[in-house]
Amino acid sequence: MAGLVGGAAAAAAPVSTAGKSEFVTVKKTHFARKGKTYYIAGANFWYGGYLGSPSGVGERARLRKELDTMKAIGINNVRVLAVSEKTDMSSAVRPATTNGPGKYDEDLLAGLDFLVDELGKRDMTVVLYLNNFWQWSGGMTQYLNWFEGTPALDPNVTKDYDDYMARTARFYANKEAQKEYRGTIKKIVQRVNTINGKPYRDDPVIMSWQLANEPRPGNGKASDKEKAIYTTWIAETAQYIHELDKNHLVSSGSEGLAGSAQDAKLFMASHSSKHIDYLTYHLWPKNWGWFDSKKPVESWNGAIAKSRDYLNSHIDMARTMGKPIVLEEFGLDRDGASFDIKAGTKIRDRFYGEIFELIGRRAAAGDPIAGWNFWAWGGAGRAANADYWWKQGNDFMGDPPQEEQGLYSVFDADASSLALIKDHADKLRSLQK
Ligand SMILES: O=C1NC[C@H](CO)[C@@H](O)[C@@H]1O
Repeated sequence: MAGLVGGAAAAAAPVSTAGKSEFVTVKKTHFARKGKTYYIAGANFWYGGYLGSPSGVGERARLRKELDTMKAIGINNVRVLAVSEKTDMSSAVRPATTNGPGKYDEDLLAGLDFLVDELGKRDMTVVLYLNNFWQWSGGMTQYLNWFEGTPALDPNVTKDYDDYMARTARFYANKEAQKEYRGTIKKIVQRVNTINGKPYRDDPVIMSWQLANEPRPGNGKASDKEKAIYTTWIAETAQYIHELDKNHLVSSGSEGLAGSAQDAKLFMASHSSKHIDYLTYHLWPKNWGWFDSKKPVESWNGAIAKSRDYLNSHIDMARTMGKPIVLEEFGLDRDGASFDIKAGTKIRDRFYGEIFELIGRRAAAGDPIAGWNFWAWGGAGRAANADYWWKQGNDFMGDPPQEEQGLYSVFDADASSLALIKDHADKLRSLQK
């Protein structure tokens, strides 16, 4: 509008010209986009917004190159951390998009704007998660530090994950924490992109808002009360997001059974809300003790059998629930349990191949599996320290700061892995009719 001054011009952002078909939607048990079935051949790229920042941590040239490399191997979607909370925990990323309740780092949030805009130029989509059950971005434990006054818990320090999960799950019923969380959700969902002037809620580049990364009801012994609180939290938060934004899908970010105290009834009940548009699950054979990367031969058969069962049982639950499901995280470490980029990826490639083949076969059969995102894109990032731990100022890569840098990252130099990803991304794309 001619004559508008400064902020007013930004406020009068162009209304999106995107038609509904540009958005990723759910048609029965599949995704649809631009008039075709849409399958996700994706990467986890938690730090994508950080690279897009115009200031300190931003590396916009690297971001463009990473997106070009991903695009070239057929990756069509990235799963990205949208917000982080400033914390004194050593295992968390610095800086954070939120420096305290209601205090946001506009430079870092402008990084998300840049990422979304660059993805749009490449016809790629993004899943944005709005919190984290784990400590590496501050997350729910940091909210409890703000509003319960309890210390933000770092399981890398306490070495007690059961205690961590039980305490962190108190986030769901903490009214002040929920009020602040919803304030942040509103801030992001109603954001106007400072790069292209598009309101996020009118931008089809965004595929889905995700409640959190790996929200769990508590630990493996979660009580019925904790499970009920968790189920209500998912339903009410998903509904809140849909009230803010009628265009985009909403998902939970759940790992599936592993994130539901191994309780299938809980997984299905907590995702039955009409406001949860599709299901998610994650597969971690090493983290879950199925695979011993120091004894790969001895542990492979058991690990792959459990993995196949996990993959298939969740697709079957999705069919029962009549919703698409995405395997939005999976990973395995490098040969010899090495973090060194010079170590081989033979075993990881074999694992990826098994997953791609099973998902490709069931997708081709019309089952409700809508694709995958591997964990995680390391690209040009390189570990900076002899102990492989991240320090502020080091490259970002697929492994967040709570893990050794190189643990699960797929680097731009991992040629066999990239070739495998490309081959199976092409196969999924061939199903899009
Ligand atoms: O969401 C996650 N799932 C597993 C990853 C690798 O351990 C971890 O880094 C991340 O918190």
